[in-house]
Amino acid sequence: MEPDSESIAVPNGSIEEDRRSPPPPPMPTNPMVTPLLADLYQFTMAYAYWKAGKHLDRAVFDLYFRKNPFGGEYTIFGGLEECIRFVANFKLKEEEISFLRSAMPTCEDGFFDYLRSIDCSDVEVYAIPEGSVVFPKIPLMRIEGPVAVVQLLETPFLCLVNYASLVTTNAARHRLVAGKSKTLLEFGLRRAQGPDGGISASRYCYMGGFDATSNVEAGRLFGIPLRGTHSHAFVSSYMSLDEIIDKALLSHDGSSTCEDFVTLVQNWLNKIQRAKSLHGVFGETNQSELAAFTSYALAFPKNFLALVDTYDVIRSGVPNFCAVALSLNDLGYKAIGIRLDSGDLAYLSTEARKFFQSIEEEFDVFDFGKMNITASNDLNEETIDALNKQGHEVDAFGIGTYLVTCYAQAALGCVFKLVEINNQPRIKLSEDVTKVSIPCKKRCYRLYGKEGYPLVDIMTGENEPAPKIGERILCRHPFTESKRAYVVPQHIEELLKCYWPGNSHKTREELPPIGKIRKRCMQHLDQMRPDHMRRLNPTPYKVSVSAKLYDFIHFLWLSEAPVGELQ
Ligand SMILES: Nc1ncnc2c1ncn2[C@@H]1O[C@H](COP(=O)(O)OP(=O)(O)OP(=O)(O)O)[C@@H](O)[C@H]1O
Ligand SMILES: O=P(O)(O)OC[C@H]1O[C@H](OP(=O)(O)OP(=O)(O)O)[C@H](O)[C@@H]1O
Ligand SMILES: O=C(O)c1cccnc1
Ligand SMILES: [Mg+2]
Repeated sequence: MEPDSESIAVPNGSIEEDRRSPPPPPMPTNPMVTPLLADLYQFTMAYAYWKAGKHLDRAVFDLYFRKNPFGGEYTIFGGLEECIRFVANFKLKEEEISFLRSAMPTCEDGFFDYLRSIDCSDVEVYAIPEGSVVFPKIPLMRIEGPVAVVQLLETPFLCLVNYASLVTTNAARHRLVAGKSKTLLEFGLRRAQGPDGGISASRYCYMGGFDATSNVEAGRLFGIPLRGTHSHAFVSSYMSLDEIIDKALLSHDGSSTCEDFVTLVQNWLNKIQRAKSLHGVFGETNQSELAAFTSYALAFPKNFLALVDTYDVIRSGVPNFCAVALSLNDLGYKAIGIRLDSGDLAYLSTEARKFFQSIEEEFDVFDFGKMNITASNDLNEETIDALNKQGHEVDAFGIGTYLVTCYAQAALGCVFKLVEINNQPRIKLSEDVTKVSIPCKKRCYRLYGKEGYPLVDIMTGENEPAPKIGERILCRHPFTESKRAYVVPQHIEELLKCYWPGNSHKTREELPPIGKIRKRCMQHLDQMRPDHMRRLNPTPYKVSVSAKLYDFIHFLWLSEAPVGELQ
């Protein structure tokens, strides 16, 4: 989407006044993200607040999750930019107000006049930078403003953050298991949960550490590198080499033309068949497959990559590929490699590598043994981990279904909870202690230890003094009395930064480009202590509160919880 500058709400002149402010955020990427992309109860609550004259009460909400996904001990925060685009452009249109009027027929007219008047110029949004490693209970975002307006942001924000963070985390987990040296390609669009699921998946998988996507629209929208191979249909659409009419191919340097590339390929296949080192590995290869590869090479001599598993990987696909790649080599081109999309990927990649190495030795073709091997077919963290354990020769993984649908866990479960109203801290109690909310407008810090690793995240009350480098601070588990530790931080990072100041004249953080967010994510993952990151039984990262906040939580808890009576 192009930025629609006319509909951007500029909070009373602050942008013009403050030269350092970054440009106004454009419209949300998906035009379906409007103030009506909300649950009805937000509008009914807004009405009830308005009817009670309470709608301008100053509220503070925290957006956070309770448990890391995929059995891990970390999460990557995604979706912030879209939330900021949403608040920056928040304004109900006349037709939206008419619809709400029809959906809420018992509400007074004055309420709809109020809805017509609202924007987010009275709202402030603080957030952890997008792409950061984050942990349960720590607010990813803190949203302050008139209670009726902030209440309207609940579902759109959750909708924008939940899947984004989940799929970014899923991508990061795939990156960690595959290792830095492998190329990761996101192939999920066809299996994604609808168009927004597909576009979001491509964007956030890139943020989480993938190298490229096959999704062309995501490439256009976000500048993500595009990559792709070809399908089985292309191979099986050919029946014989006779189908190739235009057989000429200009050499790479343009100095000569091979008039019959098909015969060159056939000659190479004969030579490979006769090669001593490959004797007995294969006999006759499938000629329709050879025709498909030859034809693809004629179309893309500089980018020749062949899907080799349509008929038989070792007896047909790989030798056919080599015949075409060697012919290209004669004309100064360098083939890219192969894709395997079925069978035992460890075994087949190892066999294919041996074949390429034999060709390199037999025909003295520099680096032929290093030919790229891409693997796909229902890959996920477990299969990549299994391949690593077995040993394999795959250079690139193409991953679709399991990645983009987040098959291992359907949702992250971020929530949006009121923590303060009119300067009064509020708490939400639950039988389940993990569901008790942490009251108060808070500050959050990440404390780093001597070895450079983050040791603990700590929440304090807004007005408490900040932790200091080299000064011992007591970090308490928010709910378990016995769990506490002293920490002497060597480095301290305040986590929540102002991304939307409304008209408060605070400095607004810039929304970084996607490449910068991706880099941040990679750096954060690198920084973590390895035992927090391992796949099996990872060590939980400590999330804590200050002693003062601990006491206050428990004071409020006791004062709000009714005392039971036994009879
Ligand atoms: N060496 C391996 N170790 C563990 N898992 C593997 C290995 N090689 C492949 N896999 C996985 O095993 C599964 C194989 O699936 P399946 O048997 O349904 O496919 P296939 O028969 O190989 O191919 P097709 O898609 O043609 O049916 C895939 O999820 C794949 O990622
Ligand atoms: O396996 P995924 O991780 O989802 O990756 C994407 C898959 O999509 C393509 O398959 P295609 O649509 O041709 O279907 P098929 O593999 O089921 O035959 C491709 O060949 C991959 O196998
Ligand atoms: O380019 C590919 O190989 C590709 C793209 C999408 C899905 N499967 C494979
Ligand atoms: Mg498949």
